Amino acid sequence: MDILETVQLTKRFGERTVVKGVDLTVQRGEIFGFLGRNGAGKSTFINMLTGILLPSSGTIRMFGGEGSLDDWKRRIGVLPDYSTFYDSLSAAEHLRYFASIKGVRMTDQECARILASVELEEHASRKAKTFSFGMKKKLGIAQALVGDPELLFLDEPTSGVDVESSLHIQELLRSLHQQGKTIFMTSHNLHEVEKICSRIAIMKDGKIGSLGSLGELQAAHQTWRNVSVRHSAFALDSQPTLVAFVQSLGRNVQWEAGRFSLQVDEDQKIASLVRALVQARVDVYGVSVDEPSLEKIFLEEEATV
Ligand SMILES: Nc1ncnc2c1ncn2[C@@H]1O[C@H](COP(=O)(O)OP(=O)(O)OP(=O)(O)O)[C@@H](O)[C@H]1O
Repeated sequence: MDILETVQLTKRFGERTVVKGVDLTVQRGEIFGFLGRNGAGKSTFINMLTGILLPSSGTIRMFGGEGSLDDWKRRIGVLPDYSTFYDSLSAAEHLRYFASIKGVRMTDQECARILASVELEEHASRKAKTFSFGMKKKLGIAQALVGDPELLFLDEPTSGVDVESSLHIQELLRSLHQQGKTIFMTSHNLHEVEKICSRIAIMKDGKIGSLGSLGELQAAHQTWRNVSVRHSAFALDSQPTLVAFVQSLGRNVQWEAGRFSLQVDEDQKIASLVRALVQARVDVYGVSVDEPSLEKIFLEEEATV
């Protein structure tokens, strides 16, 4: 079921159109990765969804209805691209203040639980001005969690945090996903997106270029992939037909004892390869295929005009 839908969503700043008629649906319960290079329009798009910016035209529907942001705001949590904090308020005071603005009740236990989920429980009483960049990022995520929202918009939740904290935030996102939350996030860490997002959109110049699960994006970007086959040993000159067939299927064919590798550009060629080996009575012990990484897909997408 769709939790979010945009129809022809557009944002203009003066003469310049930054988000260009985007149609997008996000299903309930997914972790949706929203990618694009610097300046592609990701933050502008999210800022319209969260009410920070007014769209120039187009429609946003959340939770299956037209409604308005006022109706939705208690049901969403937001980590904006730039969070600002009050120097003199502590972490816990920030969450209480934020809960009061949002109009939700928050007990001391709930406040402690949220701070613990972002590893700030020991810093609950420390003033935000003493926080490092990474701690402020975590406090921003904690703010997004106030009121137990169903739908989270997280603009670069792991940028600028150290490796351990980044892994912890990824774990937190997975656990929120398991609790049934929907997460819409941007990130420049493609490895992270590959690991945790169920669907991915790549925004390019204000429009959605590619959209789908990692598997769907990989299938749509059928580039040369390395295939490596481990098999029972045979002398190459004893199987000239097989050797010629393998050579004809792809490029960069390399033979070693009990193993060969090549690059192919279609799934069907991998199937033909295995069939030919079996017909030639060569035992196949293993076939490994290097699928294109999200990084490769992203760079190819960026290279297309
Ligand atoms: N308030 C504004 N007025 C004019 N132009 C703006 C405004 N906000 C953003 N832009 C421009 O819109 C374009 C898209 O910016 P946006 O911040 O949405 O990109 P982004 O994909 O989030 O980039 P990044 O990955 O760097 O965060 C940029 O060229 C930016 O300069």
